[in-house]
Amino acid sequence: MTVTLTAFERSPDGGMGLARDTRVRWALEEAGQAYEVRPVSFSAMKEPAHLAAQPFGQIPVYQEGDLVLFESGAIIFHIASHHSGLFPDDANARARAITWMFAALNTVEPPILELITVKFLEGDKPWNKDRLPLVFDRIRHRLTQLSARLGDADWLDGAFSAGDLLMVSVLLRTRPSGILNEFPSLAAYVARGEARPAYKRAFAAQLAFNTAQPAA
Ligand SMILES: N[C@@H](CCC(=O)N[C@@H](CSCc1ccc([N+](=O)[O-])cc1)C(=O)NCC(=O)O)C(=O)O
Repeated sequence: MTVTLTAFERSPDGGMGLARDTRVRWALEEAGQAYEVRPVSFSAMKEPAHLAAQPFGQIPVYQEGDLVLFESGAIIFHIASHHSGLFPDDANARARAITWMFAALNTVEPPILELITVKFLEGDKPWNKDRLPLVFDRIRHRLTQLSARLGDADWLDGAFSAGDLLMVSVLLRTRPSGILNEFPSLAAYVARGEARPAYKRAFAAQLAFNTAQPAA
């Protein structure tokens, strides 16, 4: 059955892969699943037709027959649950891979999103310059803990899993800030993710999609 992924008609990052459709594309590529992409404009994202699929007016949306899902983490969990390549066969290892999915989204990503907020939504606030170092320190704290846990392993828990896919995707959001350079083992971990053929296909597809869109 055809999978359709709804993504930005034109990602604000110009196709640098930071929008959350990239992580879903990556999961579909790791699972060997073909998909189509439906572009949505910023205005259409706030219209009833889109809100019926994504109540928060965002992307991505995943559609497969009469199944409509939102939340990139839930979409990736669905893909991983129905296809091989993203979850280990062993039940306990699979549960640990799911734990790392939640850790990526619930523990590591929130301080990183705070940095996005500080930089892009609070830049004009008088207290912004006082808040920025606090946000950086909270990110450093989590990255220090993550780096200690990863050690010299290739992936977080044995073979590559959906937990690594989400963790690498979350860490990629820090790249513009440069903070990842303070954590060489995490930078190498992210580079291993980017070196995966499935990631390369996903990145190339979203870049081609974004550059093919007609100019605004
Ligand atoms: N929890 C949801 C969050 C979805 C979400 O944040 N979607 C963003 C795009 S991915 C976040 C994002 C946006 C832009 C860049 N960029 O660099 O240009 C990177 C990431 C969105 O639709 N934003 C539009 C809106 O809220 O009106 C999920 O994981 O699916």
